[in-house]
Amino acid sequence: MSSLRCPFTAKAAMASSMENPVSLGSTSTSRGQRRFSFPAFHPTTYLHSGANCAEFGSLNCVDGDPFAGFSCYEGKSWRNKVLRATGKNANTGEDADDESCDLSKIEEGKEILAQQKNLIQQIAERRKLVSSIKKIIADGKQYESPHIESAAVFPSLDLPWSGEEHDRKYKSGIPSDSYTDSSLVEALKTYSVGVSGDFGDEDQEPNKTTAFVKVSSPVDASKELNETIQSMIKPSSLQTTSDAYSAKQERLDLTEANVDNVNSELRMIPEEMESKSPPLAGDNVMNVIMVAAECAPWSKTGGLGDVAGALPKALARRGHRVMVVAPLYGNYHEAQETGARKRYKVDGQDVEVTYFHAYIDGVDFVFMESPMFRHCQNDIYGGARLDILKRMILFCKAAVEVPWHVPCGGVCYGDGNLVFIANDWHTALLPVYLKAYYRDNGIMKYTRAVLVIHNIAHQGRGPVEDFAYVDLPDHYKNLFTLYDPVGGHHFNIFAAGLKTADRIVTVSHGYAWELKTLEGGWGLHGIISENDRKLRGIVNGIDAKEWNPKFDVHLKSDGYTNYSLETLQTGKPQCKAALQRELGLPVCDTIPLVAFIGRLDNQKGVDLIAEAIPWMVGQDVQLIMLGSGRPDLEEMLRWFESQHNDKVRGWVGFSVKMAHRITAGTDVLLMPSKFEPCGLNQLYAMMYGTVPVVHATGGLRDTVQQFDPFKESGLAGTMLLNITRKSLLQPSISDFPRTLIFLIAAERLVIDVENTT
Ligand SMILES: Nc1ncnc2c1ncn2[C@@H]1O[C@H](COP(=O)(O)OP(=O)(O)O[C@H]2O[C@H](CO)[C@@H](O)[C@H](O)[C@H]2O)[C@@H](O)[C@H]1O
Repeated sequence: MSSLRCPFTAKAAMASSMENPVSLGSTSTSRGQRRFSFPAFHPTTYLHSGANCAEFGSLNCVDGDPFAGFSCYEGKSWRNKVLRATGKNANTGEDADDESCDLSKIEEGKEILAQQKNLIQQIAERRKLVSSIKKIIADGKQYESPHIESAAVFPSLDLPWSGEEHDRKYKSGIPSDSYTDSSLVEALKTYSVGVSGDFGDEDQEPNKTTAFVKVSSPVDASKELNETIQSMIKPSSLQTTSDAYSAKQERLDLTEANVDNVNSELRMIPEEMESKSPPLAGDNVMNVIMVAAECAPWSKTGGLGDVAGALPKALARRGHRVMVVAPLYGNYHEAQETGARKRYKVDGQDVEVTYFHAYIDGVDFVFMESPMFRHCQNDIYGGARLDILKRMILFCKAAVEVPWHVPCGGVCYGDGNLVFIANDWHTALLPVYLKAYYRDNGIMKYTRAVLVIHNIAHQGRGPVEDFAYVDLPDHYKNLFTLYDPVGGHHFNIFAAGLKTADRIVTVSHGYAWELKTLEGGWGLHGIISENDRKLRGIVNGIDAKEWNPKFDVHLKSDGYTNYSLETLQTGKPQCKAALQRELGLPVCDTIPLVAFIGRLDNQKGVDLIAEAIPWMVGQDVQLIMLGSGRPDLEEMLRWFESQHNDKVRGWVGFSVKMAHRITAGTDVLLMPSKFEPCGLNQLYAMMYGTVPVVHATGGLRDTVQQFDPFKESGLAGTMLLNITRKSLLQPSISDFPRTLIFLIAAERLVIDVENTT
């Protein structure tokens, strides 16, 4: 008992603890460590009851002290308190004088005794939990990486036990007792948003405000959804395990309506998040491991980084145990070394990885350090093709084993109710390794892998000979081999991932459709169509805390200001003026300010903007472009700025701060993307009351409601291209200025209306 740290004085603790029972169910501490979920109980009384806290060392998250941060007493003080309260002499334990034993003390004593009884029961339950976790840890230590055991191509063949034995050892593990595939779908749906639902405030005249998105209240819909799913997956007690499993798989076929009813929790503003907690996963709690090559705020080149940083937090809020695995490219001060180290074969060489861990907002962030990832911070997809391939091979081989080797909050995830979420081609090898090394050998039989397509244009292509690097048996070669007119016979990692993944998710309904077309599938349309039954479009959500003009940390200085729907009329013009001033443009509220933010490549339609610039600079308009990528497009930005210094700013580089400030300060955000799986900038724009002008393609069409000047409905502008699906992907350049004229006219109207009221 004396080894326990007692951060509170006895007096303070007495004052607070008697009145405020502390919930040990808290999942985070001041040190950001995970705690296990226990029912609320009185910690001080608990200690008095004689339980040995050291026993919780195995649950321990912080320096051997599982309860660090909770007030606790020396047992003696509590003994005295209880004795006094029950009318005993604190020193002798004998009956105290009658006069010191008044009625209220007796009552108090009874209460404490009742609490003690209750606690003894809780302790017994917890002891059971502790010993089962201890067992898992002990078992986990026996497990050695198959990759190190043998240099053989098929490491899992060397695994120390059969699948059945493995199941026996681990399936009972963490923390739920039956795998439910359906809960994965439910888990994924947690993240999706009903962006196309509510736009704007009903009380607001549509032409009077810009596109300030009314945050929808998804709780009812998602509660309903949760109930529907739970009823679908509830296994019958009469079924055998395998029967139940296949029955669950059948029940997985959720209706489109259910998927559309997805929870838009991520779009809730923080107050709403607090007042309306999201529907919990309930019985369908899962261990979810998101594996991504980038994760904001530590590493980000685009939307994947944003999603990998935001989606897991939303899943964790639903009650899932969630981990993100990403490479460690630089020094991340939040992350602590775990002590776990493993070696994996890559191109015949042993490569060591060490693991770092941070627990933030309910999510375990695990960073994988290796010489292969070091110093890539500013160019994470850079280098020679083979170097990138080897990095991703290492990443995926190691990521599959993270649930065994990396303790998070003291306990590894194990494979109970486990689902991996792999993202894009970089991690498309993960479902392949999961199958080839493990599931084919009866291990991790119930672990599932979802592959998310954020952008099909990048596929991990190479010559057929690249197959030799991935360390897979010959019969896996076919999965990777693809023929198309562009690549001929080639090696394609995305193709193999799509074929082996249990589910394929893409980031909008529109893109799910486009992926199956010749123009949208980039050579993989055939494979995607063949796997249509596994495919689901779920619209991206955003981190509504990070991207919220009310709380945006980048709007707190340099003349910017935070604003909300209520203060939009003053806040947004102030941000616009600050932006104009910061970039050295004439400060004028009535000049429409138009902006572009994004990667400078073919996808984003920057060339369409370039075509329009000569016309635009003839108008009373200002243009800001922030981007990095293709050197010729970067040069183009600089050139336009130099030619039209009073109207155009071309910021070449990657600046999160500027992205936030531009989103807040600009009137119009251009997204003339030739294709766009979802797009996040238009969602951010709508949060900030900025009109998105988008090409009606993929996720842009799904999320942006067209402004109709006749009905005065809709809050944004999609490009008015009256074209077929095919030409949607190759928009006519000449249509673009017309759209812009329309939008600028609409914007002027907005400004004029505001000025006259
Ligand atoms: N120079 C710069 N400086 C600062 N920030 C910059 C920047 N350039 C881009 N960004 C930021 O990067 C993100 C870009 O996200 P997008 O979704 O628009 O595009 P991306 O094509 O990268 O993502 C892919 O994945 C996402 C996620 O699924 C899909 O939405 C999308 O359609 C798909 O192409 C935004 O947060 C944006 O602000």
